[in-house]
Parts: sequence; structure tokens; C-alpha cells
Amino acid sequence: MSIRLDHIQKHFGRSQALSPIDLDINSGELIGLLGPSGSGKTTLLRIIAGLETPDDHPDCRILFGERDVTHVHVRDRRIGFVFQHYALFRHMSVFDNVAFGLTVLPRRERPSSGEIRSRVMQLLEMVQLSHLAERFPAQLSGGQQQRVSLARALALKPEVLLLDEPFGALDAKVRQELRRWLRHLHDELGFTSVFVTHDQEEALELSDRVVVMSNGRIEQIDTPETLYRQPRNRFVFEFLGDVNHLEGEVRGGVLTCGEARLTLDLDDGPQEILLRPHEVQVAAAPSADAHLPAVVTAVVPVGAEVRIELNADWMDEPWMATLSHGDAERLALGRGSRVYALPRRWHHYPDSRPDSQQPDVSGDRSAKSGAKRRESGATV
Ligand SMILES: Nc1ncnc2c1ncn2[C@@H]1O[C@H](COP(=O)(O)OP(=O)(O)OP(=O)(O)O)[C@@H](O)[C@H]1O
Repeated sequence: MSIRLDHIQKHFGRSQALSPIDLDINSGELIGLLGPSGSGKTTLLRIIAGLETPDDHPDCRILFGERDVTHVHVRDRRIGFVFQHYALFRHMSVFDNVAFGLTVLPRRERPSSGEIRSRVMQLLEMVQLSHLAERFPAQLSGGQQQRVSLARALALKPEVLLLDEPFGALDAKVRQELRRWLRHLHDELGFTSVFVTHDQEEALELSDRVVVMSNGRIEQIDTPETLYRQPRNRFVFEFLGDVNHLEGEVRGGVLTCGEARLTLDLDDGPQEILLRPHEVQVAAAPSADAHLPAVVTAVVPVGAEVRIELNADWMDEPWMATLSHGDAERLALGRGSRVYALPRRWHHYPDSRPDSQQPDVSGDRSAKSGAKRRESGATV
């Protein structure tokens, strides 16, 4: 079931929660709505659900496939919901919770009790909870309760599944497991899903495409890969990962800030560049192009990498760099080590307003050869 939103706008009193939004979701897609608190994700999800009405406008339309549901009541939109708080009926067993939606259908649509039993058991098997069918919600872990919520949402065979921070209240390991559940059920049953999250990792890992929102607007809609490699503006770049900043004065192709010096191809005047941690190399000596002395203030092994925190007077905030274990050992890095940061690559957004739609200007340098390449107007 595809979903099409045309000119969806929402005010609460005088404050605008959503600027006019157009969005096309393909049938069978898993879409993540990602953005900071207050960016309008939940409002958009509730409008798709029919729990909230968009502002009146002649162009405002919500289509599920060919069906215009703009004015269709939530109960007739044939949607499954999963919310952050499990919202299971506490006085009902797991079985009865999953069966509930089927048992309250009007008589002519209601399956027989035998059919209800077999559908519920099939769903419980799918989420591997059939052995707990007779338990009550209070006797389940948070992750198990959320799996019951998923089974319950799927009982009515919805073509659209909407999830609002479904794993928000759970610890990291259970979240990870439930993400796999959702992806698996989504692929197996072929419904269309939209989920809200403020967790970038969750959005990037789970979604076919991510809708990045801020201030009630869509900043970018893309696959996780494209979003990360080609952020459309500074907001998306900063929101989707850790960023190091270097602000200084450029004169004749050299940016200086205190004792920091970096050769780059930018116009004279105050300028700022941004770098991801993996774009910062750490070396024992400066290069011809970069003199960025710093002190190591933390060394944290994380999986296959080592995360280094760097501090210096010329930084507003400490920098992060990621190194291989081999490089960290070769440099004998520890707290207090004096090193030099060597940018491999940097990004520059000519208009630094966070909501600017301008592409970044990126610089790329090979630290080994000292060669420099500028990709004006290109994104990485
Ligand atoms: N019922 C309401 N009445 C008034 N203002 C509201 C209402 N619901 C949401 N808002 C406002 O609309 C804006 C968007 O809220 P929304 O809940 O959609 O954001 P969100 O991105 O989901 O945030 P969070 O991640 O914190 O849940 C916010 O400024 C919020 O205060």
C-alpha cells in the first residue's frame, strides 16, 4: 500500500507544528521519520494515522494507494499501531491482548473463534511468544511486551503499520533485537511501515529511506547511504553523525586560529569547516599543509576502532578522531600525548544557517602526498 501526502500542514493555535509537507511512500517501504525533539515527527505520524487532522487547505490530501483517506476516520484506515509504551491491557492474557482487535470486529466481519485462535497463535509463533500466551503483561519483560504489541498490531492484517518510538523505553541490546524483529516481519508480511525515532543509528539501520525533519519541515528524504554521503545541508550533516569544527580567518588560502594553521581553498574572511571523526588523521608531526597541534585527552577502544579525544586552545569543543588499533599502537597514544591532527577531508557550508539548503563545498587532501583536491559545490 503506497502512501501519498500532499500539502500537509498543521498549526496548534498560533504555533506551526508542520510546514506544508509533500511525501510519497512506496508500497512495502520501511520509512523512518528522524529529527530532534519538537521537529514534528509524531504530528506527521498521527496525521497519517487519522489521530490528528491537518489544517484545511484545498490541496491537502492523504492517499492510501488509490483511496483518498483525508477525511476517513482512524478506525476505517486499516492501520496497525505500535507505541513506545506498550499499552497492553493489563488484565488480559497475552493471547487475549493479541486477539482483542479481532474479537471486537462487527459480527459480520468477525472470524470464528477457531479462526481467531489459529491466527493469534500464528502471530505469537512469529514473534516467538506462543509459550507465553497465557501470561499477563506484568509477567513479561519490556522487549517481550513490545513483541506482543507488534503481534497485536498485525492481527487485523493492516497494510500500513505506524510505530511511534516503538523501542524508545528499552535498553540498547533489546532495542537491537527488536529492530531485527521489525525488519524481518516487515519483509515477510510485505506491509508499509512508518516509524518515528530520534535515534539516528536506529533510523539508518532500519529504514529503506529516512525522512529527516527539523522545525516542522522535511530537510531531506533519502536512503541511509545517500543521507550519510550526500547530506543536503548543514543541518543534515550535523544531525547524522559526530562533527568536529574549525573556525578561523582565511588569508591567501590559509586558515589560522591561534597556533592552528591549515591550507585550504576558501575565500578570504572568517570561515568554518566541519570534519567527521574518521576524516581526521592523527600524526606525530605536522604536514606542509596542516599544523594543528593537540593533546590527547581520552583514548577509548570501541570495537574495531579506537576513539581519540583531542583538545587544544584553538578548538571551541574537543575533537574526536577514529583510528585503527594498529595506528593507535604505532603512535603509542595515551592521555597527554602531544599529536597533530591532519584533516583527510573537510566540509564547508557557505551559508552557515542550519536550515540552509546549500550543498557543501568539500575539500579532500591526501595526507601522504600532501596533495590537495577541491570539489567545489560537490558533496561527499
Ligand atoms: N496537542 C498539541 N498542542 C499544542 N502543541 C502541540 C501539540 N502536539 C504537538 N505540539 C507542538 O508541535 C510541535 C511538534 O511536536 P511533535 O510532537 O510532532 O514533535 P516530535 O518531533 O515528535 O517531538 P518528540 O521527539 O519530542 O516527540 C512541537 O512544538 C510541539 O510542542
